[in-house]
Amino acid sequence: MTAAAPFADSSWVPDTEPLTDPSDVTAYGDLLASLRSVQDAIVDAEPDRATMLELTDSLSTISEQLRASAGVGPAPFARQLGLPDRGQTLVPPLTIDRVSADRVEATVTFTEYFHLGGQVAHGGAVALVFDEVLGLLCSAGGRPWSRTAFLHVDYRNPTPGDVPLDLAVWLDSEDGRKRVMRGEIRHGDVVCAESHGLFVAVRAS
Ligand SMILES: CC(C)(COP(=O)(O)OP(=O)(O)OC[C@H]1O[C@@H](n2cnc3c(N)ncnc32)[C@H](O)[C@@H]1OP(=O)(O)O)[C@@H](O)C(=O)NCCC(=O)NCCSC(=O)Cc1ccccc1
Repeated sequence: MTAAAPFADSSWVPDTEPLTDPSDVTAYGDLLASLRSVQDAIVDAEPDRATMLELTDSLSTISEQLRASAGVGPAPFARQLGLPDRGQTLVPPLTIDRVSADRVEATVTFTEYFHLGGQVAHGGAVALVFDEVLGLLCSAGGRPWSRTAFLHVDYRNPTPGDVPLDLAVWLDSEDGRKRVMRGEIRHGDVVCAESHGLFVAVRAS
């Protein structure tokens, strides 16, 4: 297995990375990190009414700025493979540690935004992580682009929030266009969740 830069040579993304200037890429990564920070900060926030009104105004201004910048696409969101999390904020923060054509090992942290209440990850967020990484690996390594047909998750133990957890996903079997992928999330020796999914390569049109 090689170290990181996991999907840069894969074919699952239909377009090349929209941002090519390294300074733009860095700035976009910083923008998304700020957005994640806002998402996490609101979870425990108890602003008074005046602050809520002020924040609503500020966020409206930001939304308008972003909408005004929309072009004809493709936009960089979820297409910047060189950025952590491929430049998106839907899925909890992931760091790819090791990768081969058939296996990915990563670290995932369910930050505050992804908690159910208390410091436990929301079950849907756990499934989201599996779909993201199983889906990426399924369509990486020269394999044709695939879609999730089903995704099964076994929640073996509560998945703790705010701590780095070990995530491993691997190709289990292939049968024509069908691929079964498996994965698990561990906290030390404790298995938090296991998953398997059927991914079907998109028909050639
Ligand atoms: C493409 C397909 C899944 C399959 O349709 P077609 O191409 O017309 O294929 P067809 O129906 O002919 O079946 C072929 C074979 O497969 C079998 N089989 C199929 N389904 C099931 C099943 N449920 N359960 C069991 N088996 C099933 C079926 O029996 C047959 O088997 P056979 O050859 O007789 O032995 C279609 O239903 C679809 O588009 N669904 C929506 C997918 C979608 O929106 N997913 C979410 C977004 S993607 C994402 O998130 C991933 C991602 C994340 C991150 C980054 C990148 C990616």
